[in-house]
Amino acid sequence: MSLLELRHVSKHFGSYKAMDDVSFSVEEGRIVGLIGPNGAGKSTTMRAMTGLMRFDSGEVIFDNEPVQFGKTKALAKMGNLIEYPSIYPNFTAEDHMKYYAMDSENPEDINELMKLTGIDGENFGKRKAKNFSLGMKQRLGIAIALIRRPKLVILDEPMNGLDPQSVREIRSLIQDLAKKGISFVISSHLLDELQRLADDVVIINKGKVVRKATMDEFLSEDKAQVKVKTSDNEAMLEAAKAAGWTAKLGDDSQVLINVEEGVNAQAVLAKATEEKLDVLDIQTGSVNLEDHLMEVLSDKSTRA
Ligand SMILES: Nc1ncnc2c1ncn2[C@@H]1O[C@H](COP(=O)(O)OP(=O)(O)OP(=O)(O)O)[C@@H](O)[C@H]1O
Repeated sequence: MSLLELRHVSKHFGSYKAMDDVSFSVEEGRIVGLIGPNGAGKSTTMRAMTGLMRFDSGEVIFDNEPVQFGKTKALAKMGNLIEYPSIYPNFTAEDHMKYYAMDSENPEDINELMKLTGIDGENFGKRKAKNFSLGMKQRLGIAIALIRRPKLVILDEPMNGLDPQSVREIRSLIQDLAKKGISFVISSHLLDELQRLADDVVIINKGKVVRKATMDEFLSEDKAQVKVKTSDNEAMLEAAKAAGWTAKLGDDSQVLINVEEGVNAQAVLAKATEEKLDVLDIQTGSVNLEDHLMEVLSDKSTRA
C-alpha cells in the first residue's frame, strides 16, 4: 500500500482545468519529483494532496485514509512547505524551533533536529533569522516541518534562488531524511535540479500527468544521438525523416538524429552517401536531459 495515492483528481478554476485526471502514488522513503513548466499545475496538485484545497473529483488517500478539504488530520502527518512557515526576523533558529514545537502534540527533539538539519551551533542556532541566507532559511523551514514527525514532506521549488553550495546541502539533507523512511514530494520546473535527488518522476504539463517513471528509467531514455554536418543539412534532414528516423536541425548547423534500432552513425553515413551529400562532421553523443524533457512535454501521446 502506498503512503500517498492520488486517484483521478481533477480541479477547475473557472473554465480552466488546472488538474486533469491526475493519478500517481508516493511510496515510503521515496523522493518523488513533480516536474513541469511554470503553470503546469504542480502547486495545485500539492495543495490538493494536503487537503488545503477542494478538488472537483477523484480521491487522495494518505496513510490509508482519505484526505478531505478542511480536515487537518492528514496535514498533521505531513511536513508541508508549500506555504512556508513564518520566519521571524528577530528569532534565532532555536527560538523558531521552540515556538513551533509548542504547536505540536508530540514534537521531535528539537536539538536533534537542529543538528540533523545543520542549523545548530553558535553560528546558526543563536543567530537571528534576519541574518540568515536563503539556504539557511530553507533548512530552518525543513527543520520546522520535521517537528511533527511527518511521514511525508512536501517541498515546493525548494532550490529556487539557492547558490550551488546550498543546493548540494539541501539535496544531501533530503537524501539523509529519506534514508530514515521519510517520503518527499518535491516540485521543480527544472529536471536538472531533481535529477540527482528524486527516485521517481511525475512529469506534469497543462494539468495532466504526461509521464510517470523511476528516475533511472527516465534517465535511461536519455537516448544517444548522431550529430551530423553535411553539405546540405536541409536535404539530410528530409532524407532522415523520409527514412522514418527521429531527426531535427540542431543549433550548430547540424542534423540531430536519435539512435534507435537500425539507426547509428554508420547508417547515417550510408544515408548521406546515398543522397550524395558530403559529410563534414559526424559524432555521437547523448541527448541533453532538458531536451528529453521537452520531447516528453511536447509528446501528444501520454505514456503515463
Ligand atoms: N486560485 C486560483 N485561481 C485561478 N487560477 C489558478 C489558481 N491557482 C492556480 N491557478 C492556475 O492554475 C494553473 C496551474 O497553477 P499552479 O500554480 O498549480 O502551477 P505550477 O505548476 O505550480 O506553476 P508555477 O511553478 O508557476 O507555480 C495556472 O494556470 C494558474 O494560473
